[in-house]
Amino acid sequence: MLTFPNAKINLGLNITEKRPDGYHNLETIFYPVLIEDALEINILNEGNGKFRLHQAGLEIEGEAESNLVVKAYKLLDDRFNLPPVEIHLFKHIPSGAGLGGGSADAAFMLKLLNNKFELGLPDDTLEEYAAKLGADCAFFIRNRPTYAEGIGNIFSPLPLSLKGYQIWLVKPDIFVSTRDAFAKIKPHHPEMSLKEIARLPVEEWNGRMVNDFEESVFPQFPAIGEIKKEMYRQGAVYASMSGSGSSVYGLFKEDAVLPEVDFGEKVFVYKSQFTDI
Ligand SMILES: C[C@](O)(CO)[C@H](O)COP(=O)(O)OP(=O)(O)OC[C@H]1O[C@@H](n2ccc(N)nc2=O)[C@H](O)[C@@H]1O
Ligand SMILES: Nc1ncnc2c1ncn2[C@@H]1O[C@H](COP(=O)(O)OP(=O)(O)OP(=O)(O)O)[C@@H](O)[C@H]1O
Repeated sequence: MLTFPNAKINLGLNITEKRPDGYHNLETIFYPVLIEDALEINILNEGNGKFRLHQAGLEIEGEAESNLVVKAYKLLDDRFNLPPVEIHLFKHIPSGAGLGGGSADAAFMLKLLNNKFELGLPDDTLEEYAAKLGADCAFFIRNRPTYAEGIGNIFSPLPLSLKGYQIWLVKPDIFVSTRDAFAKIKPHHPEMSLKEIARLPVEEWNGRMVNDFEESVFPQFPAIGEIKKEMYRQGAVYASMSGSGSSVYGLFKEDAVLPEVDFGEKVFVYKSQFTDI
């Protein structure tokens, strides 16, 4: 059985409070983007292990045991004693990008196991399992435009569509640690709620919809801020860093012609029209 975990971007990200447990309360909008990994599971017949992970595409740091697809398998295996599985993961979504690639893989693994082994878990339950695996993992269960608050885990669906716009997303060869990015932030409440801003036309987002991480990440990595400036020079209606970086996206009118721009070596670039979700 095969599935295609997709990325997300953050439309706005306000970090409002530091909590006693060290995590931060925030508000953001998650929006699905069709940059995709491929994830397949089959029943594993040989050997006596419970799983075997084969990886291709972009490299992921760390041991197989720490891969989020394996953590997702173990989580459900502990509860349902699943058959052994052979896992194939083709990585296309860059890591350390603010695109939630690892979280997407984990959530799609839960959905895949639920279907393959007919566990009959409803979305609410899958979201509870997903939340144990990462802050924004649960978003990928329903995978639709979502307003998130709390630590990024309390969701409400949002009637928002970017159909009629193009996205141009650039991820430079810079790895931003989410933990470090949070540590440099001074939390504060925004003047205007993100939910209200999202009701305005995209043309009115610039100057209102803010990603708080830009303030701490751009001074440390000016090259990321330069990409955002370039997006606006090229006519973006709205541009922002996604999550804690390092990817930056621009939203452009449907008929805008996006040129080839040299953003440096080992840069990941994605251009696409938004379609209906
Ligand atoms: C910033 C976002 O990218 C927004 O989409 C996500 O909330 C981050 O999600 P993520 O990369 O899956 O983050 P996790 O792996 O869960 O957390 C990484 C680290 O970020 C910090 N962290 C994360 C989420 C949160 N609400 N407050 C935090 O302070 C914690 O130090 C945590 O150890
Ligand atoms: N299946 C996986 N794909 C990518 N990274 C994984 C995976 N499993 C574990 N990881 C670990 O998670 C880290 C973060 O990866 P991820 O792709 O979620 O990037 P991110 O850009 O930090 O996402 P976010 O938007 O959540 O901040 C990686 O450095 C890697 O060590």
